[in-house]
Amino acid sequence: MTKLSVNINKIATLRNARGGNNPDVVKVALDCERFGAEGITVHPRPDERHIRYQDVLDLAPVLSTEFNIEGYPDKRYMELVRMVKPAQATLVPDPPNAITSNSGWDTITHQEMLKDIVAELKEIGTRVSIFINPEAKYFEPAKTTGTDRVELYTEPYASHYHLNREKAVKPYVEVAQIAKELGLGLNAGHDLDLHNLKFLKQSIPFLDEVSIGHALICDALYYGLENTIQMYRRQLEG
Ligand SMILES: CC(=O)[C@@H](O)[C@H](O)COP(=O)(O)O
Ligand SMILES: NCC(=O)COP(=O)(O)O
Repeated sequence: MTKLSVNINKIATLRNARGGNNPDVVKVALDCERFGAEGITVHPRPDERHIRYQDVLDLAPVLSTEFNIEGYPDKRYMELVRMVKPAQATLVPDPPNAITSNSGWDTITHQEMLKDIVAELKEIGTRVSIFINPEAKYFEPAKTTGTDRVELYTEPYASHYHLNREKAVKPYVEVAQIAKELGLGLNAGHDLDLHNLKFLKQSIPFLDEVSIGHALICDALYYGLENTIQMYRRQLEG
């Protein structure tokens, strides 16, 4: 079974546009759970342009599904994760001013640093996932960091899907097999949507989790949040 974790960054973007508390990020997260989300993902960024560090503290005690906190493991991120002890921490190599995530880790160059961070996170009982590009050379070094899972960066799959979906998914199928053989759990995310999700799931049936935000929240404008979450869940069936 592949779990759907709903990324609520864009709800916070909308809330922040007016400075008040509409929409209420905590209420939306709880509604996502009620509507079928199997996890809630947030990616607080240093400028707090969407999810704020305080949102993470507010969400943690009330969520009943898996809480996944993404981010670059700087001092503030590590302090937050230590405080919250989420189900999962997803380490992403974004520089502070990144518009959005645009690459996975170079697990060869950053192996020692990641090893230390992973050990620290596992000590507090948090499952760790490392955001990674679909390139075989990064998987064995990822395994040696001690991470539980990797998250495949799916933007290249999503952007090539409409041109040739078999070609777009091929590198992902290959590295998914490597991850499986190494005993790494497998997540995927970035730019997944109602067009490309089903084929990814069919091609890699043993995916543990997908985290989806931007497209899902956009779809919710047309279909409603409850309906949209159910539509995404259906893409992951079978
Ligand atoms: C790691 C990843 O691919 C997603 O976190 C993406 O981080 C969403 O972040 P933004 O909502 O800031 O674009
Ligand atoms: N880890 C990916 C994520 O949380 C959401 O990415 P996107 O669907 O907003 O591109």
